[in-house]
Amino acid sequence: MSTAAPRATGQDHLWSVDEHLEDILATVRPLDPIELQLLDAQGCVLVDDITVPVSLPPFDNSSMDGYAVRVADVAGASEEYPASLEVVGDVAAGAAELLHVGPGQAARIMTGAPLPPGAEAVVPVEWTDGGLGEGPVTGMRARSLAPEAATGQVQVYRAAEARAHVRAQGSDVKAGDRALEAGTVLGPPQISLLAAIGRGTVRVRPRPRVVVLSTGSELVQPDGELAPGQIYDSNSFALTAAARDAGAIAYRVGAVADDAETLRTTIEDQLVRADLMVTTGGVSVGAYDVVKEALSYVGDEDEPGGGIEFRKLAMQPGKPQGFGSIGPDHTPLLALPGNPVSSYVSFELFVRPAIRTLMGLEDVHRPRVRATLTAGKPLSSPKGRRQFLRGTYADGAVTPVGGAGSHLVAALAHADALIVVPEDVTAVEPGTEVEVVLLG
Ligand SMILES: Nc1nc2c(c(=O)[nH]1)N[C@H]1C(S)=C(S)[C@@H](COP(=O)(O)OP(=O)(O)OC[C@H]3O[C@@H](n4cnc5c(N)ncnc54)[C@H](O)[C@@H]3O)O[C@H]1N2
Ligand code: MOO
Repeated sequence: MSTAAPRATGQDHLWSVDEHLEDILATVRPLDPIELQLLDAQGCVLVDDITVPVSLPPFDNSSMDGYAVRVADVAGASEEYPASLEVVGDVAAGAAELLHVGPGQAARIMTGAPLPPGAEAVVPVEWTDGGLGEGPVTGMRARSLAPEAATGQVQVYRAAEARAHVRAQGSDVKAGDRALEAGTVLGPPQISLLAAIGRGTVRVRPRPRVVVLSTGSELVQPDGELAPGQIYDSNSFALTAAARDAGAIAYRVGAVADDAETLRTTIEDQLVRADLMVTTGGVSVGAYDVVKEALSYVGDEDEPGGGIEFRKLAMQPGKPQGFGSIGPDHTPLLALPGNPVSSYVSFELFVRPAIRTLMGLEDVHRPRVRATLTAGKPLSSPKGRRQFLRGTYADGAVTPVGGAGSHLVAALAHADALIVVPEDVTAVEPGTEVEVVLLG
């Protein structure tokens, strides 16, 4: 085996950001659909069109607490000349056996209760004396306190048109209508509709399971003691949080030491619960950058189509990257650089779209806007690299936060946008319009 340092080869070709992203998106495929309980399907993409099995509302019902009446009985009613009706009983929401409302009669009815046969309209209780004989009331007395109010006489002070305060059967959706289309992302309102039409489970593309693994012998778990030369592992936390934010079920695997064999067995162990793996660190050109070394031997070496390719991108931060698939199931793996800002920016640009593609979402990218650069001095950017500077965006203007250094986590924590400086631009004057990625 040669012990000479690596020499420059054709592999030193710089990939553009777009080429790398295209390669990832061309490889990653939406996950197979599964049937999930409604709440487990939140945020997921519906696979089938959903047809309404039963109309909503399923029956004519009252939209107010009041009295179900016949229109002719209350015609011309006023406070001076009220209509006096006999109350035949209560119709509460959920009532199965309905009273019949005949001429000169009324049924006391609650919001959501079925309109009883014979009745044509509902008058709100505020238009009546509530059966108390003392003028208009503001509400009903509780049944437990005044059971007698379910019978006796009620004075109605206003007329009502046919169907007044009645929600018609099927006025929301009708049986046979399409409730939701395949491709819909299930948010709370969509879950509400599915529950309302009686669907307890739905077929969706599941949230991808993403395993995030950081590497580096210098890394210590937060809360631990730092020995000389050590730092806290922030990347695995940042990327796990970012994966969750993108819609994944994310598992964080704490820092693995710079040892190829340990790393390889850890990755192999994690494969069973991963639809996508993300590593950070160990992808540059140092003697302890073990990710490259380890990843060429993960899983079944004889499986065709596997393997991770390590590349240099025309990008800053985020120059060294790895991408490919590993193990018997060809699980996609993105190997991100270790510098904290590099790994986060790489996640936003490459991992987030991959997660969203696995979910079957149409819209996989962060929104981009044009904004006017507000800065005290011009921005400088390396020639031939697309730079992603951190900034804050508001009202069409973007302001840089911190410098270009890929170790500046404090500045990143105060940013909500990335300022994009194209490859052919080396200086950007304040007042110039720039492209901005909104981090949300
Ligand atoms: N001679 C060269 N050196 C470097 C090059 C190069 O082209 N030639 N590229 C630089 C660039 S750009 C980057 S980015 C980094 C990428 O390095 P690695 O991916 O190998 O990452 P490490 O060496 O493991 O770590 C880099 C840096 O980040 C810190 N780090 C790593 N992991 C974490 C973590 N989980 N939490 C917090 N901080 C972490 C680590 O301590 C290092 O300071 O390479 C440059 N070098
Ligand atoms: O590419 Mo490194 O990610 O510039 O710091």
